[in-house]
This record gives sequence, C-alpha cells and structure tokens, in this order.
Amino acid sequence: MTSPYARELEIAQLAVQRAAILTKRVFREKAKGTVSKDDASPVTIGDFGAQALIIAALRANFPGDAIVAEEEAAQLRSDAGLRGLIWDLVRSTRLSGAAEEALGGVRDEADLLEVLDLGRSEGGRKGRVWTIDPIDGTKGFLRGGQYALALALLEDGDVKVGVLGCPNLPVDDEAPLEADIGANQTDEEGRGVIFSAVVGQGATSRPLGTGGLTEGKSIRMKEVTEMANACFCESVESGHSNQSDSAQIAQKLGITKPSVRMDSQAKYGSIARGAGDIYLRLPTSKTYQEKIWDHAAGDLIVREAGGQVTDTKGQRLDFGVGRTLATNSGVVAAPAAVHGRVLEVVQEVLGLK
Ligand SMILES: Nc1ncnc2c1ncn2[C@@H]1O[C@H](COP(=O)(O)O)[C@@H](O)[C@H]1OP(=O)(O)O
Ligand SMILES: [Mg+2]
Ligand SMILES: [Mg+2]
Ligand SMILES: [Mg+2]
Repeated sequence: MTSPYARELEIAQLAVQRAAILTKRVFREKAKGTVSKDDASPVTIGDFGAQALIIAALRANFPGDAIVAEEEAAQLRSDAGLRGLIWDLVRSTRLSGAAEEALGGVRDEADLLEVLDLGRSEGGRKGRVWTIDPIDGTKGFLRGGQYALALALLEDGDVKVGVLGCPNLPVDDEAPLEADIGANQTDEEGRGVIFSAVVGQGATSRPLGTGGLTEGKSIRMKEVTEMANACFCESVESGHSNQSDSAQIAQKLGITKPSVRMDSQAKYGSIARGAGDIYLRLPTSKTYQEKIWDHAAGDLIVREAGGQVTDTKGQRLDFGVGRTLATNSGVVAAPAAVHGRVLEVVQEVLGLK
C-alpha cells in the first residue's frame, strides 16, 4: 500500500524541481524583467514563469483542487514584451528524462495567462487547496542570496504536504548556516536542496536535481541543550521582521551568537535540519497580514522535524481563514522542548503579557 499523499508529494517535488530550473536560468541572465507590484515589492519573469510551471503540473494531476498563488496575470495582459519573455522561458524549461511526462505543460501565451490566474482562489477552511510562492524572497533572489520555491497542500485548512526548493542552500544538512553568499557562489557545486514533509510522516531533504527525484534523507531539528549556544534566524529585510525586538529577545534568552539573517522560507528549512535553532518573525506593523504561501510549507516541515510553530500570541498558524494569516501575528518557530521558553520571552519583550 502506498502511504497517504505519496502522489501529491511526488508531483509537488517534481513541480518545484522543474520550476527551479527556470528560476536559475533567470538568475543567470542579466535582465531579470523586474517590475514593481502595487505594494512596491518586486516581481520578476522568474516569479511568473515558476508559478506558471507549478500550476501547470497541478492542473494536469489534480484538476479539481483550488490554488492560492502569489502572482497573477493582470500585468502581463497589458505588457506583450514581458509576456513574450516569460512564454519563451516556460516553453523551453523541462525536466530531463521520464520525469517531465508526469507534469503537464503550458500550451501557448493565452494559456500562460489562464494558468497564472488559476491561482486566484480565496482559500478557506473547506477542501483541497494548494498554495504557491513561486519565488519566496524575491529580494534575496535578485541579490544572489537565499530564496525558496514554496508549495503546500492544505486540506480543510490544515497543511498536509509541504515542499520547499532552496536553490542556493547547501545540499549538506550538516553545513553551517551562512549569513550571506556572493552571487557568484549561487551556481557552485553542492548547492540546491528540496525540503519536504507529509503530515505524520516526518520531514526529508534531498538534492534539488533536474530530472527524477533522488533518495531523500530524514531531517530533525537539533536539540537545544544550552540556550546560550542557540542560533536564531531572521529576515534580512528589517521591514519584514523587527530586528531590534529580536535582539532584545536574544539577549534575554542569554543567546550570545549574532542572528543569522537570510531571505525566504530557507529559514524554516535551515532550522528543520538543525543548521539553525530558532526562527523569529516579529511584526513591524499592526496592519500587515502574513500570506499563507509565505508559511504553509515551512510550518509543516518544521513541525514534522520536531519543532513547534506558533505566532507571537502562542496560537498555531491558521491557514484556513483565506489568503492571509488574518488571525495570527508574527511567527515563533523552535524545537518543541524550548518553544515555551522562547515564546515567554517574546511575549515579555513585545508587551503581550
Ligand atoms: N511588512 C512585511 N512584514 C512581513 N513580511 C513582509 C512584509 N512585506 C512583505 N513581506 C513578505 O516577506 C516575505 C519575505 O520574507 P523574508 O524577509 O523573511 O525573506 C516575502 O514574501 C514578502 O512579501 P512579497 O513577496 O510581497 O515581497
Ligand atoms: Mg514570499
Ligand atoms: Mg514570492
Ligand atoms: Mg513577492
């Protein structure tokens, strides 16, 4: 008997692997087709292309499922030049060998727009919903830092399958955390990893390849025996997480090492394999609502690796209330044994208790 969600996991990983071939191609090109979105955040031809390829794979394999994805086609309808660039990339990106046969493709430019807009579901508490962040950490991607391709399956609001493709993290689960890597290191041998998890089945890492999936290794969070030696991760962007609050929290916890700053859900993957210990995301504004695609895959991968993930109020992240985590505030992810202590100090510093 195959285990639950085996097919979803396989297709999700292949879809992420194929889309990562595209984002890596875009990174190597000088012109990344960067445009600004309404909220002034950047989006590139890599974001659109990767989203189209991932949705095409879901459409071919799970046609009845809803999809909540970050990007939409609107900008491409009025910009034929940008649309053409993305179409060229999408039609020429494939996995090697038989793996490609399991994944559907995009037929033409009109289909490209249609596929991108399949990701406009409102999400919610009912049924199967995939959530996609084609490039999480676009700013990191542009800088030559960390970024992730994130894909998760929710069922009735709970994360059942999570996949994170991290093209610029070391394959080696034992490799130390790097604060930042130079753009010229992104293509070096030994980088590119996929983290994955299925609810109740643990978490795994494997090299990010270009064809079929290679064998995975089970990953676990590291046990924190002494808080002083714990290593915590946070955003590079001070607008995404309050770095002065986190410095105070670290100090109160007796943590002596400086935080490691990296972009994207690579932070969740890194703590899940014990390269780091704690991930804090502390609100910088009262009005910003975290998006479900920025957390769903990472949340499950960390929990399946022995971690606990809550918001700053101590509540589980609730992926069933729509496209955003409207009822949550920030993120506190840590090994289960020390999560309570970390949360206590977070609440002290943020004045929540
Ligand atoms: N004010 C904000 N607070 C928290 N996260 C934000 C904020 N603005 C944007 N983000 C999102 O944070 C994510 C990156 O997180 P990190 O800094 O940890 O890598 C991105 O998905 C980004 O969204 P966007 O995709 O719109 O840029
Ligand atoms: Mg994101
Ligand atoms: Mg994104
Ligand atoms: Mg974005």
